[in-house]
Amino acid sequence: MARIIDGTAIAREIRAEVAAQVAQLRAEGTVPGLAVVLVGGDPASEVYVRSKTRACQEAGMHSRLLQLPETATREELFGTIDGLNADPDIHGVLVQLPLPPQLNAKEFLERVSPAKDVDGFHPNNVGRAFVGDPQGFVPATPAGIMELLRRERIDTHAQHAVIVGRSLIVSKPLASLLMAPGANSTVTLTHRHTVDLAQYTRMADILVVAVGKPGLITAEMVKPGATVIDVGVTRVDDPSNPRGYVIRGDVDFEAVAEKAGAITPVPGGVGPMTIAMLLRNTITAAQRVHDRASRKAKAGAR
Ligand SMILES: Nc1nc2c(c(=O)[nH]1)N[C@@H](CN(C=O)c1ccc(C(=O)N[C@@H](CCC(=O)O)C(=O)O)cc1)CN2
Repeated sequence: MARIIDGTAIAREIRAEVAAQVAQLRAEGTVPGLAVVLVGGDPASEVYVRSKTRACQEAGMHSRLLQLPETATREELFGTIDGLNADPDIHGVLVQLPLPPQLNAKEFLERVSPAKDVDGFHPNNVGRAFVGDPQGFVPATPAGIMELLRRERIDTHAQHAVIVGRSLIVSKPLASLLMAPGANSTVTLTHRHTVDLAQYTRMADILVVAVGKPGLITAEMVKPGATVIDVGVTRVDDPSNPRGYVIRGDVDFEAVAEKAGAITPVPGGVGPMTIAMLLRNTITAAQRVHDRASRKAKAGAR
């Protein structure tokens, strides 16, 4: 039976570390602030943005939720982002995805100031992460996966990591983190056009699945002893559940847990890490502003 990687517990540890950093920054006069922009009323997005603002409050950070209607125009969303880019109380800005169909996400992700882009989706930060520049922000979910592996002491060195999915939010940045010096994995990225997916997944020492297809990965597709990281979070209708749905990952958890060496559950695996790492990126953004202001003040005093 695989070891279950408890993302909720690890995220709690990270959030406690963040709270300690917030206390330090507050004592020095800076209150880290995160603004979350939600367009429309996607039920899952509403849950995620509420979790983000609640997590900020629990860590002692300032948080602001800006809600625009489903019918919001391009100009309205640009205006909202521009206002937040210029607001000195806000250190991190994110636009919750997905956006309604009339809005092209790419335009808005590029509008967020790279210095406040704590999601790490602006091309400046994507490029910096790709070249290994620590000044860039790494997207929260892949950063959270690397942190889970590190804290669980799962060795990535010379391991074969197979990623299923090719999104900008998870898979592409994760591939670059896993192959970077220090992590040293050999990475294979697969996607919907990959022929015979199982031939790749069976080779994986570390298998990461991020496609949003419940139960896609069965036990036959997994190498014995592998580490399996499930990023899928799909709501599946279930009238017997008080919420009317259950959350399912991309992995057939019960069967795969019999064969894998370690596995993340859904819920309670990667998801909570996404929020914890977002807070961490926001602290980094606030710390940079704080340090710049302190240097300026010192230079002025001389
Ligand atoms: N601007 C962004 N949009 C989206 C991101 C993102 O990182 N930035 N990622 C996802 C959604 N997401 C955060 O925004 C997110 C997804 C899942 C979880 C989570 O904790 N899931 C729980 C289950 C939650 C539930 O019960 O519904 C779990 O897996 O345990 C947190 C954040 C897409 N959009």
